Order: sequence, then structure tokens, then C-alpha cells
Amino acid sequence: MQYEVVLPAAGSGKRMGAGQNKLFLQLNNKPILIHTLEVFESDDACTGIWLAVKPEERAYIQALLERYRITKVKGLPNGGKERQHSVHSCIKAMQQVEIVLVHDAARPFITKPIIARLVEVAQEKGAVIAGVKAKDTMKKVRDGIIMETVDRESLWMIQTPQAFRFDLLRHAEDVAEKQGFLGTDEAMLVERLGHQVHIVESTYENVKMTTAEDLIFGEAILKQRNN
Ligand SMILES: Nc1ccn([C@@H]2O[C@H](COP(=O)(O)OP(=O)(O)OP(=O)(O)O)[C@@H](O)[C@H]2O)c(=O)n1
Ligand SMILES: C[C@](O)(CO)[C@H](O)COP(=O)(O)O
Repeated sequence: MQYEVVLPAAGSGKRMGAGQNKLFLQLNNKPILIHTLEVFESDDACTGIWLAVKPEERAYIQALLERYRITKVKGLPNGGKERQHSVHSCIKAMQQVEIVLVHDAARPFITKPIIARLVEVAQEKGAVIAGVKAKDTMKKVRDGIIMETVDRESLWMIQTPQAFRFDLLRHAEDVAEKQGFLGTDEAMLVERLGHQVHIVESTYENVKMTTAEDLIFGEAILKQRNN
């Protein structure tokens, strides 16, 4: 089953504190953005990539695409103030497809078997996201005091890719925009329409490069994969 993917890449990387878009930082001598793009470039089922970018970074990103021979990018629309705006900008620029994936450009270690499973479930059920089970004991804390220990069995840490029938995500994004609702992932926008969202178990390796220590994990993952 074929799909197109939206990669929001227009963030600032404030928590990384690198003074530049963190996606340009290198892991094993290659930009994080390129590691992510190469997964989709080499996936035969992926028929198009949409990258949300900052206007002032577009030329640099286009040069990277050429240098690393990334050929599937169909458009680089302007990103927005928040991640959701960046994703919406791509969705609005796209032609109708059956299945669309949204994947953080900052998660370079996603694997093709997980992508394939998400696409399969999205086709069958309409909406599905990747996640991993919470590993630690989970507690609700307020003002430095434990309020309650939460049953870990029902808690998952949510990742991307998040896969949808295109019409459903487009509708959910349009409604959220009209109502001024801002979510931290695409599933929230679909959930609030009353549509069931399914989950596929992913891996802890599919970490988002968010803070400086994530780069150390990233280098370690690459080293292990290259051995
Ligand atoms: N306005 C935004 C904000 C984020 N993103 C993208 O969404 C993904 C996940 O966001 P996050 O990790 O929060 O990235 P940043 O916004 O760059 O980081 P920070 O929140 O630390 O500033 C990243 O690939 C980022 O480039 C985006 O396209 N547009
Ligand atoms: C979509 C996401 O990756 C799910 O964990 C996440 O919400 C992205 O942005 P955040 O700013 O790190 O929450």
C-alpha cells in the first residue's frame, strides 16, 4: 500500500539549545534531517515527501536534498508558528492521496516495518499512531507533591509516525484551525472528532532528538546499527 509523508521540519530546536534548527546537527557526519529523509526515500511504498520548512531555511534545505540525492520531495511549504500549523500547511498543499503519514523530522530512527504496519492499520481503521509503553512508575505531581500513582498499564508514550486516511486528517486539521484548537499531535485532532485512533507498538529507538543528551543516544543507536 502506497502513502505520502508529511515531515514537519520548521522548528527552532529551543530545547536542544544549539542556536540553529536542530535538524541541521549531524549524527555520524550526516544531518539529522537527512537520516530521516533517507528512511522514506528508500521505502518503495512512499510515493511523496512533503517538508514544512522555514522560508529562510528553504534554500539551504534544497541544497541538502540535492547533495544527498533525495528525490521524492514534492513540496516544501512554509511552516507555521506551531508544529500543528506546519503540518496543516503541508496537508493543504497536497493533492488527495489515500494514506498520509505525519512524522517528526526530528525522529531519524523510525524503521520500515513499523511504517508498513501503520500504513496497513490506517487503511483498515482510518487512524493509527506509533507509541511505546511507559517504562517507569508514573505519578501525578502538583507543586512538588505526589498527588497519585497512575496505573502504568494504560499509559503509552506517543511518537510519530501517525497515519491516517487523508480525508480524515484533512478534516480534523481544518476543524481544529476553525475552532482555534492546538494539539501536540495529529491524533488529538482526530480524537476530538470522536473517531477512534489505534496504536501500533513502536520501539524506544524511535526517539525524538529534543535535548542535547538525545544526540548521544542517537550516535549510540547508529553505532550499534552499523556494527
Ligand atoms: N513550528 C514548528 C515546530 C516544530 N516543527 C517540527 O516538528 C517536529 C517536532 O517538534 P519539536 O521536537 O518540538 O521541535 P522544535 O520545535 O524544533 O524544538 P523545540 O520545541 O525544543 O523548540 C520537529 O521536526 C520540528 O522541526 C515544525 O515543523 N514547526
Ligand atoms: C508528536 C510528538 O512527537 C508526540 O510525542 C510530539 O508531541 C512532538 O512535539 P513536542 O513539542 O515534543 O511535544
